[in-house]
Amino acid sequence: MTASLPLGLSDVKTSKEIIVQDQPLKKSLPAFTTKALTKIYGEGAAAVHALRGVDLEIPSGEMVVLLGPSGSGKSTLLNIIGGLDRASEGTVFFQDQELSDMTDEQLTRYRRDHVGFVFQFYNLMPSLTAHENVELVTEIASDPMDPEEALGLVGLRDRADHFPSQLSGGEQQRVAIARAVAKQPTVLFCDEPTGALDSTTGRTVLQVLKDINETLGATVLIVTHAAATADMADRVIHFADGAIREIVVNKTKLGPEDIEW
Ligand SMILES: Nc1ncnc2c1ncn2[C@@H]1O[C@H](COP(=O)(O)OP(=O)(O)OP(=O)(O)O)[C@@H](O)[C@H]1O
Repeated sequence: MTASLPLGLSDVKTSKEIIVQDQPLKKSLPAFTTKALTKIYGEGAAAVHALRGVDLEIPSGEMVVLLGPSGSGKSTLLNIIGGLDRASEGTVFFQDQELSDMTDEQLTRYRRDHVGFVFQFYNLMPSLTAHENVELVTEIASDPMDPEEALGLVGLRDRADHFPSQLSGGEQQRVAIARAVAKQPTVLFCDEPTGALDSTTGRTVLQVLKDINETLGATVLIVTHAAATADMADRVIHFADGAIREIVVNKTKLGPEDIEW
């Protein structure tokens, strides 16, 4: 199934009005649809073909894991569908909104209103408490949850007044997840979210991501080298050399506590 007819964003005033008010989100549409998505860094002999015509559909509400060797294009894909970068060729739709057609301003609104990012190294502000780190986002989001509630979702309500240096790596990553979900994103992108964590702490973080997927209904896309994470996904996309090698839909999913790390 492909997305229905794309809405021409050039016809409208602001993408925020369209996405948030005029057009309610359409859960029945795929979260993302890409066609012949291509990314080439550099030119001539130095050109790097990071994505080589990727056709992909990611259903709304799924937990999706993206696996592949280093340099295969996973982060490039994440950055393009997350609105942080642009494709060289091809199209990408978020539901029925064509990201590849948006102005920079519209892409910024798309990120602000719909996208949460979680990275390997947390990116917390060291001089702000956990609560204040989350508040940085809730102050500018259109429909945020209370920072306390977001910290509660990741099990850190009682650590709200602690600074990052007073928290373990896993706790800092949970604050980063609270910050990402506090805006109630439609999609949550996680680039190596457990990359800096031991297996026990990594499982706790994966459990939090699973909870977010199930309780908030956010589509969660995880890029990882931890292949075992695939067992808890609805869908596993195997990437190689800038292209999709295989997509596996899991009939049954394991809980984070049951995956072999
Ligand atoms: N800004 C850039 N300029 C030039 N080449 C780039 C740039 N960003 C990525 N690349 C190249 O594009 C290819 C895909 O990179 P990408 O980071 O998407 O891979 P990846 O699968 O996420 O790798 P890893 O698992 O190591 O993070 C690689 O060959 C990389 O060197």
